[in-house]
Amino acid sequence: MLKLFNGLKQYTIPIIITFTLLIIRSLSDLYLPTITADIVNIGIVESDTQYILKMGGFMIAIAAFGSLCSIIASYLIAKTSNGFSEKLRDEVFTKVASFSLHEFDQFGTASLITRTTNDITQIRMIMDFGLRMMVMAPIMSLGSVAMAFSKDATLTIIFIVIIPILGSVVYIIMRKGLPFFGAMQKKLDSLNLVLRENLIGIQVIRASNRDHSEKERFEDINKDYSSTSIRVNRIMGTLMPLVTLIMNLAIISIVWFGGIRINLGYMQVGDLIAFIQYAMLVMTSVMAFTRVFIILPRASASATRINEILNTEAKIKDTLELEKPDKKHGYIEFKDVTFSYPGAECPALHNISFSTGPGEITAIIGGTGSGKSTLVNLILRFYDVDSGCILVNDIDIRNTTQESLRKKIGYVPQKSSLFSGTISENIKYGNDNGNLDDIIQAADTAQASEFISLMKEGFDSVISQGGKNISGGQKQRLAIARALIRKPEIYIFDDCFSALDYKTDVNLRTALYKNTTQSTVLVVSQRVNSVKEADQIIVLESGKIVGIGVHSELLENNEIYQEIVSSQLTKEEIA
Ligand SMILES: Nc1ncnc2c1ncn2[C@@H]1O[C@H](COP(=O)(O)OP(=O)(O)OP(=O)(O)O)[C@@H](O)[C@H]1O
Repeated sequence: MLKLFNGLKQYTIPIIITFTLLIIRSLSDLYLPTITADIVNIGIVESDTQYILKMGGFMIAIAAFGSLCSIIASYLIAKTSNGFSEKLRDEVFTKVASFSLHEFDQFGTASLITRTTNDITQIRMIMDFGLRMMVMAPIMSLGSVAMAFSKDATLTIIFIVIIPILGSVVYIIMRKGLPFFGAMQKKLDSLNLVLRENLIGIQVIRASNRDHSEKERFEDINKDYSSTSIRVNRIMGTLMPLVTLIMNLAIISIVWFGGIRINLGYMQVGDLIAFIQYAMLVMTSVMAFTRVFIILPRASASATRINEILNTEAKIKDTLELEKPDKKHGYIEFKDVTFSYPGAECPALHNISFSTGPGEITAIIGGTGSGKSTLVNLILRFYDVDSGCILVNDIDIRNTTQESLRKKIGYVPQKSSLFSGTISENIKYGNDNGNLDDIIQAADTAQASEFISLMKEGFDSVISQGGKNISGGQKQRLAIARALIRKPEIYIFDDCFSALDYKTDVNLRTALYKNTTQSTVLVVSQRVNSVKEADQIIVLESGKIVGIGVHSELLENNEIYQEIVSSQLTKEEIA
């Protein structure tokens, strides 16, 4: 946790001012019981009203000044803790944004969300309370003992007995509770995961009548989380009553022995009142300190989880070498590429070799799970290859920056995602410099203009979160328009025509290929009709290339392609 707080350096001045204010506040609180003692010993015992009024006014002034310091300190603490957590959220977000898909797979989306939100809130909470207590609790407890000592040294023996007992109780309880806090945050991750899956997959859940079982799944995890939370609270809950009991016993002893000492003439009544007030201050400081110890383990578990993100280096990083300008444009070459997902038993792609260039359409076809998406994702360097290499324009993609590599590519993923905003904003997402003409042209080619014109606001129609207010096919067409507006060297269409009807599919591909004659096009598809006219068709099976050629060649000599074709086309279509 201390490592995390290194980032507090920029708040050194507000922290120093806060600490100074809190020291003043603590000293003023420590002084008040002594004034009370003087009022009783001198003012009341000697019936000196003038003295009582004078000291009473002094007391009010000191208390008011102490409170003012406390208010300013609270403001500075809130500013520091909120500023620090905002900075931390930014750092975590920036780090997560730099992650490759490896790290996303490693942490999981739900955990990344909890770490960026709830874990950082735990840190803010410990700062809000901890900064104050770090200064006040030691000064108040040690100062109170010292002041009590000045009032009656013999009676202070009670503190010497009580404080080690208190310390041991806190230590034992903390040791028992500590391990549960890390577990609680992990369970919160699982809770978020189920919640997220339920919200995203609500249609599937409803359609499959799984509401009941999903509810049970959520309840199980929720119960697990709350039972751990109850367990921790049960352990921690014993802390306060025990501390209060011990401190009340201490006060009874003070009153008991103090009374005896007054009778014997060793102590004045005012001093005993002050002594009791100091004992109360010790008690409240110790209780506040124990509250810090209650929040601390959870914050410490959260700090570990945040540090895990901050200390993780993205597996895919840009090389520091200066980039050489491309001599060629739109050339892609796979040289004996093998790739496995982390933890997978066998490679998703084996020894893949092929090349393509501008003006060429390369189609990738194969059964589900044969590695089609993996192959095209490797071109975008979402993952790095295990062996072999991928060259774009004759340069190994590991020797170029991810930004410049992706600038050359217009990519439409299998699952199109749109962002909340207007249709034109969503298309322009592909190219900020695109003007209205570019947007219209991209939409035309993507066969999106017709449905956009039917919308009330046209290109200014608002798309709701995740594109919920448009159909799957319309979403795919907007995603295609978003790639087209980039006018890149390379297009990658990952099975993104699947939600289109036959006519739109044909129209779209015709318009698309007309507009991309200068570019390199890679089309992933499961439909033979979508790949028939490609310049080369790569047939994938279990991550291996089992055939490369044009439709007619493969139809003649490739058994797997023949199987795919005969499962989809009629005899007339094949001929
Ligand atoms: N993030 C991942 N982590 C681990 N394994 C993965 C991951 N993504 C895909 N795989 C595995 O890699 C293999 C190839 O998957 P890929 O998505 O490339 O297939 P595909 O041919 O595109 O399938 P589909 O047509 O169904 O989209 C599959 O066995 C899949 O389970």
